[in-house]
Amino acid sequence: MTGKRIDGKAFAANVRGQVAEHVARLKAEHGITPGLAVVLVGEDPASQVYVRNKGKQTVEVGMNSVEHRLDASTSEAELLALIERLNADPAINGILVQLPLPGHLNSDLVINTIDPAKDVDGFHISNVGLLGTGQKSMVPCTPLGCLMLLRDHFGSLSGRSAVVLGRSNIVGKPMFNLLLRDSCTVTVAHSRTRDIEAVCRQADIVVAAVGRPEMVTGDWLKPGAVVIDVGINRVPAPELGEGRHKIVGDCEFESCAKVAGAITPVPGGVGPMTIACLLANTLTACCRENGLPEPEGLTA
Ligand SMILES: Nc1nc(=O)c2c([nH]1)NC[C@@H]1CN(c3ccc(C(=O)N[C@@H](CCC(=O)O)C(=O)O)cc3)C=[N+]21
Repeated sequence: MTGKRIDGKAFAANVRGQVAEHVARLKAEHGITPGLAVVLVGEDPASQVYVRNKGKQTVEVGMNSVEHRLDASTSEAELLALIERLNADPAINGILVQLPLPGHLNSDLVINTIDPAKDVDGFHISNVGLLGTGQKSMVPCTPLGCLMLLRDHFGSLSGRSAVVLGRSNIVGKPMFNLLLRDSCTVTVAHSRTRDIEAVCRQADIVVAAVGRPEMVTGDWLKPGAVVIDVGINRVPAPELGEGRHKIVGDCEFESCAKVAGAITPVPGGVGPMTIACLLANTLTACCRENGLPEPEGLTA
């Protein structure tokens, strides 16, 4: 069973190590230090934890980290003005606006104001279009992390059948495009899919990104299927004590691990890969900006 566990935490540490080596070389040979700006609007406690982790890991790989924490009542005009300033700042290679934004802000407008070359989340409409047409773009961090884990596991993904559970702009749709580009036969299933279990059971690769705690159980899987669990769900855990919570994925780990060929745990699977890929994307953006070769193995 242990051999089936895909160790995203260790894989992410390795990716960060590679990023750090490239950053050191950029510094030594070109006097360049990549810079990442993270913008957080409001006080969502979970978002604050993520932003703190991102900042810490950015500094650990030798890049500059800039955090902008804005009040929840910040106006759209103020936020757009900040983004324009970051777009124009040559020390900043990557801009991430933490989502979700407070309701009075138009996230599409905000995201599309980011310079596409600095859009390390890959959410700008121009990057979405480039990815969808197979052109060079910034690729969303979570799907990129999933792709790296799958390529590492399989070598070539060509000809394999993949089911993506979930059709979000952040994971499902870009994941579909990446798997298709690697020549998988891809099905996107979602809340309205009929007999979703049977659809899932066809797949050599299952990427679960629906946000429903432990929805996928072992009987949904073809024996030997490789499962990438993108879900991060906080659920009550009375077994840990009154009022306690724990984090679970979209897959029920125990039953899935019995049937799967390999599976990512939650936590310690896709989550750490997301941050590692954010750093990889910032490095890639910096290399492109400076006309230098892109870091091999760290892009899609
Ligand atoms: N513009 C934008 N880009 C994002 O990439 C983005 C965002 N907004 N908003 C919030 C989500 C969430 N997110 C996570 C990143 C890492 C972990 C992570 O490292 N999780 C660990 C720890 C989980 C825990 O214990 O809390 C794990 O899965 O092992 C989780 C969640 C990025 N997000």
